[in-house]
Amino acid sequence: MSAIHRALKTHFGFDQFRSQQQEDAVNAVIKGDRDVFVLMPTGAGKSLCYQLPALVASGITLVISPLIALIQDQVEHLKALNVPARSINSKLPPAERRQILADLESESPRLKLLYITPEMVASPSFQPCLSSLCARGLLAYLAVDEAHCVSQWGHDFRPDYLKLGDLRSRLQGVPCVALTATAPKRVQQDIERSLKLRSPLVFATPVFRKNLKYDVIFRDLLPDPYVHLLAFAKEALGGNTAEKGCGIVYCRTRESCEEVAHKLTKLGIPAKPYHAGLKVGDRTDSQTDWMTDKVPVIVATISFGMGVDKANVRFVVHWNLAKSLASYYQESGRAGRDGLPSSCRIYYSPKDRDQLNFLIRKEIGRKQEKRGSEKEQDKAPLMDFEAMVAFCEQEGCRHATISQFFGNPKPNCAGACDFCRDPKLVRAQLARAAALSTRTGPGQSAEPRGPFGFDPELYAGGRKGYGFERHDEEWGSEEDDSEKRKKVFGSLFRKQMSLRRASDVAKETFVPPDDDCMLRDASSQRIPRLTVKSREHCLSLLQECLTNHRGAAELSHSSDTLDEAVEIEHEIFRASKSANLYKASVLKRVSEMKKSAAASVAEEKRSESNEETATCSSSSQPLDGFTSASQVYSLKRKRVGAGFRGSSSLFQTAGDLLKNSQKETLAADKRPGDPICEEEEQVETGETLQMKSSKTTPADSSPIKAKTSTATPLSSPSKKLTKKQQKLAEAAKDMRRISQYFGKKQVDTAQMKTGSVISEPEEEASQNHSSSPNHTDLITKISTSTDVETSTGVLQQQSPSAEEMANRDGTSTNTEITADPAVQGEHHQSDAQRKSPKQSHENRSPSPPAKRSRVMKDTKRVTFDPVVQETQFDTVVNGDAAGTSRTPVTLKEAADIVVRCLDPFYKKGKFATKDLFKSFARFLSHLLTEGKTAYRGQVKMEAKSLIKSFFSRIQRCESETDWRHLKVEDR
Ligand SMILES: Nc1ncnc2c1ncn2[C@@H]1O[C@H](COP(=O)(O)OP(=O)(O)OP(=O)(O)O)[C@@H](O)[C@H]1O
Ligand SMILES: [Zn+2]
Repeated sequence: MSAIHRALKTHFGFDQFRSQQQEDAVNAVIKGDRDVFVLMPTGAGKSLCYQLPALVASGITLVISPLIALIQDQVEHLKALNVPARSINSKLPPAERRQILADLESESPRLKLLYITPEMVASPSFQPCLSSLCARGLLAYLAVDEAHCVSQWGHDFRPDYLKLGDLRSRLQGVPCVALTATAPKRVQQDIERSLKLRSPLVFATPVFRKNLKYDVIFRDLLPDPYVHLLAFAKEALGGNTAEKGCGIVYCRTRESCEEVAHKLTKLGIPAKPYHAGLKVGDRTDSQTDWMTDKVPVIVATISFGMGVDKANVRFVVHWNLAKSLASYYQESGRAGRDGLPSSCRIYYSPKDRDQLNFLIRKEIGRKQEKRGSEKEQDKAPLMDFEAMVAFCEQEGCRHATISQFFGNPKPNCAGACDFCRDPKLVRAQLARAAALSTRTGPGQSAEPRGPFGFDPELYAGGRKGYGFERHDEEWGSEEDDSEKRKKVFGSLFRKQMSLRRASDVAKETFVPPDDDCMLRDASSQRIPRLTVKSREHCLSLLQECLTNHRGAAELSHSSDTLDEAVEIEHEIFRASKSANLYKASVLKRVSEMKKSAAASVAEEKRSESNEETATCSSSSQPLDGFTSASQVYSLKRKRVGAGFRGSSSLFQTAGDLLKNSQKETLAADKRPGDPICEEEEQVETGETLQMKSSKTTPADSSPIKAKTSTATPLSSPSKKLTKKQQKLAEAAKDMRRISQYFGKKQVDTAQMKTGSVISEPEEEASQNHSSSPNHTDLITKISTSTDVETSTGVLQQQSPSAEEMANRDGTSTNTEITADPAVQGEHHQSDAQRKSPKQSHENRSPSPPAKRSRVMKDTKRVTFDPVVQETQFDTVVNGDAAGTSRTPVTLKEAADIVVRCLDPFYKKGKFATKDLFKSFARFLSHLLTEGKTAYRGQVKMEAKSLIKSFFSRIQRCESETDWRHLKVEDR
């Protein structure tokens, strides 16, 4: 037995080296004439490559490691082996620190390994010690662990690692050992350069593993991806082998973990979910059951697998795309550790691709913004992600792609990937996918909602999972959990207490952002009672606005608009002091965008629409000859908020309104109609948003300008006061609704109204404008389904569909669609605050004025009345209200009815996927309206009976073929 083997046994208890690379690396380091670069995957035994030489050499080995936690782990491990290893770090008790320094300063220090962070090694306080060790020739090696941190191309770049180049220069004659897990070629080169490694000897584990079979399946092409997954899992697990196998399915979100696990179990393969949302006990159970082969499949977020070294993993599936090829290699590499044939599959979807692309770019932008400059290396995550995408979309050997990415030579795949096995099949799949994407249009795949949270830290790391944690997956220890529970309990307790005190809105427990949250500062709880969900709603509203107003030509880049929306949302978030202010500002921004778009469209169409304008706005006064889009497309009530002092904002509490009203009463006498004074006063303070009065200037037809528009003089204070008082009561009521709405997140479908009832303005319009957010837009948005849309007007084109709203909401139910906080909020707050004549319509809900209703012909003309809305859901879904059953409906309106009818079924889990729910809604809408004049009542009845008939035959809708035979006669 050689001396090195003896040392291996003596110090570490190992009989042999783990691999040839490990042994070779140890020998090279001991030889000491060259720098050494160790590239081995996590768990391959890299640490031994410097620890063993440190023990056989005389002197001290300085080990640079990026995290104190990692250092402590290593030191504890070595101490347990009786290896003289210590660390100097900021967490060290002073006595221990003095003891270590004293040893280092002694003539022959006992210490063999000194672990230190790059920050500490560069700190002035450590310099005398370092210089002394150096001068006395007591430094045996410089080991740089997690060396990829030195690379600005790596995900874990640490600026302090760059200083190691200088350190290296100072330690002339001290051999350097750099260690990292498998790194892309680009990163390897960066490490060598930055650490000034002198033609290092590289010891790298080849990335090619011939026992792993790689393939990629385009998920969107599958009739039922779950069935497909099941077949794959069954085949991979074999069943008749003596050795029991198991598998991992990686998903990005907790929801998909749950869903996939549920599906697989239901279809016949027991599977358990594993994610940060589970209670600690359940999570441990999942892991234990899987580790002990009680449950063959674990469906997990990427946190799972760190430290899990199970030999018989027969397959690793990525239900969602990994964020980089390096990550994918790492995660898929958990298959087949026993060397037996195993499979790695990606269920690829361009939706994933676009979502990730967006998130990565967003993250890059964020970094650059923070730094205030751009760097070439900022693009690294994007490049790594592109490598991942290329892996999926390429026509070529998957193994070769991986090897090339890591700078390895092309391996002999020998049919261990789908392309090498059957290139024709891969090409055919790509062709089908291309055809599908052409059919569905580029905008489809750019759906911004997606189950992923960007994690800039993702990179191959150490045992501690350094670089692997995701912001919401860092569940930590049991204690952390109990802390969390305490917090939750505390919050519940406070909630209950506030309920008892009859406080109007109970404080919500903050629900942290999901993986897919695209908001900036998503976890911030700075604004009380503002939920992540509400913010997401607002974000989607903003993005829809941007997207719609940009026109179809730019739809393919919806991530751009999303990007912009994210910025706008964040800007509003930062500037807002309360939830209401926030929502108000969002809505205001939405209205501004809509107005400017509508105004420009209206401008263009003005000549064409003169006729219609004359009819529709008979009682409206054109604004200096300008006819706004909202005037063209709907009839409006006049003077919402007329007489209220100006506010750019859309939300105001009843209390605020009362206060303002009182102030206003006083002020009105003093300075009636002093626009400048009013302008000053309308500056928002705290929770209070003051009303902005109607304007008569042409400028008003341009987007609302928050604090700059000129308020209208109060022409008749006494009369206004009376009206105001009435409206205050309404506002109070509506604010309650808003609060309830936001409190409950999803509520009250009955609040919304769609239809063709149009109320003509009753009040005399003293001002005319079209600048406020218009309800036609909003209602149309709610009742419109893009997929079934036959657009009849500008405003409809500008509106996102019900389905889109559902998609973005991530819940896909119409209840949620109609309960879009932003939309809802917009309605309610406009009760009190809008100045649009059309919107003033709402304000009179407590004592609805006599209305003349009429049915408009082609153009979808809808309006909003809270009183009517109270009964709307019943009217639309549950029963027919007089006068509406014979209302002809457009396809969009039919879709709205269908979605409402279907919604309860979706909620009960009667649809396997949201897409199915949507497809079925689409199918029914067409079925019920095509080739005939469809009436509201009839559509509703037919929809209900068709749905009933449908679900009387099947328990749950699993695929599109389920409704193949469904016809109108089926009901
Ligand atoms: N020759 C060997 N024989 C048996 N076990 C070994 C051998 N060398 C290392 N190990 C063990 O393998 C495990 C992983 O080793 P080590 O921590 O060095 O991995 P690593 O490659 O540094 O991983 P990481 O990337 O997490 O830092 C440790 O438990 C270590 O004790
Ligand atoms: Zn191949």
